[in-house]
Amino acid sequence: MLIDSFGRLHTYLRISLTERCNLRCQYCMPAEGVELTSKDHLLSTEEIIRLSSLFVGSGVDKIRLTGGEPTIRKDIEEICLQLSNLKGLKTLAITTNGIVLAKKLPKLKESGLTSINISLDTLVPAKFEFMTRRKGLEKVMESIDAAIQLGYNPVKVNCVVMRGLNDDEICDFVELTREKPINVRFIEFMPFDGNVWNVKKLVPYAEMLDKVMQRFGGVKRLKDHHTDTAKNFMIDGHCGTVSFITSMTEHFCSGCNRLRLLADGNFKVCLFGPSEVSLRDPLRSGVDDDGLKEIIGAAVKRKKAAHAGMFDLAKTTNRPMIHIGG
Ligand SMILES: Nc1nc2c(ncn2[C@@H]2O[C@H](COP(=O)(O)OP(=O)(O)OP(=O)(O)O)[C@@H](O)[C@H]2O)c(=O)[nH]1
Ligand SMILES: C[S@@+](CC[C@H](N)C(=O)[O-])C[C@H]1O[C@@H](n2cnc3c(N)ncnc32)[C@H](O)[C@@H]1O
Ligand code: SF4
Ligand code: SF4
Repeated sequence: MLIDSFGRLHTYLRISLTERCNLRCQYCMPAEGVELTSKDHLLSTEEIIRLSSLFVGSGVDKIRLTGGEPTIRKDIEEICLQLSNLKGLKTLAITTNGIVLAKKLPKLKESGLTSINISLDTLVPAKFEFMTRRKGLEKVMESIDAAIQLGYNPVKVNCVVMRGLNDDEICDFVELTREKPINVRFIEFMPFDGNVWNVKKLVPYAEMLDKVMQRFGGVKRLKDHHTDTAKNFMIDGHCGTVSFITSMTEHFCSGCNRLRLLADGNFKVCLFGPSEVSLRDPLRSGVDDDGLKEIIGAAVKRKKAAHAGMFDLAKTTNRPMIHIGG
């Protein structure tokens, strides 16, 4: 059910727990906000667990909770507890903006959360407020430290780089890896509906790497796993590592193992693929596990070999990123 027509096995499910967020990042959503799905059309906790159980039973061993902002879902601890009890699940991860993570983290850890990625695009408070349209840099830094203190290693820090906004901070972020056991990941800016993407705002991987190599000695490429989204590097004398997520200039679709379940129950086989199929509707009309597996399997078989390339993607209708969850 989870092998596509190019032989890629899908073992990683990203679940969006909510379309809401306590930030308003410019690269993720339009200033005026996005249309929200009504509550009765969102997946309930029970439905999320039922579908997750089906995926895990079919070979998924890693689930990532995302959103919107997953930590603002009221029952996130309960969701983690139930997911972590699914037999066969090895990794239960979260991608979060870190605004309210620090205080929730001990309970989340007890509930089985194994891995944490925190998004942070700038170390300058005024720029944070400009990029996210909200305040909160200190809280994010607190959450990064709280995650380190609780033993998460590495804590991954996701940094979307945009020309003229935060590309002057690349080396400051790398500097953080000298003492902190974090993996800083520089992400190429990707086009989604409502984020006013323009190739001029994209800082290509080659340019970012060049900046790092010019400033730091002893930068060495690490061996990546074939399903990695990131190209990984170590730097002599640094306890953390540095990576690049090169979706636009060097995509990594040939190793793709990722599937997506959105908050409204739609199933998406590719981040950039506009086609979606509802799992919520058949679930609610009483379709059994075999029927759901058939729907999922057919969608996986329709998955394309790779995304269409950044210029075509910029012209294709997709959802805003906040609805998809990365
Ligand atoms: N093109 C593309 N980008 C992705 C994919 N999965 C994640 N990303 C992007 O990579 C960045 C980091 O995503 P995360 O949510 O941290 O997930 P991840 O990279 O799978 O994290 P790890 O499991 O820790 O490697 C975000 O900008 C995502 O949108 C994917 O399948 N395709
Ligand atoms: C959509 S967010 C959802 C989870 C959580 N709210 C957060 O920000 O970490 C998931 C990831 O997608 C990244 N992202 C959002 N829009 C992006 C874009 N246009 N290009 C590249 N990455 C993007 C974010 O930086 C974040 O790391
Ligand atoms: S990137 Fe995350 S924190 Fe920022 S608006 Fe999107 S969902 Fe919210
Ligand atoms: S763009 Fe689509 S096929 Fe390529 S890695 Fe991302 S989800 Fe997989």
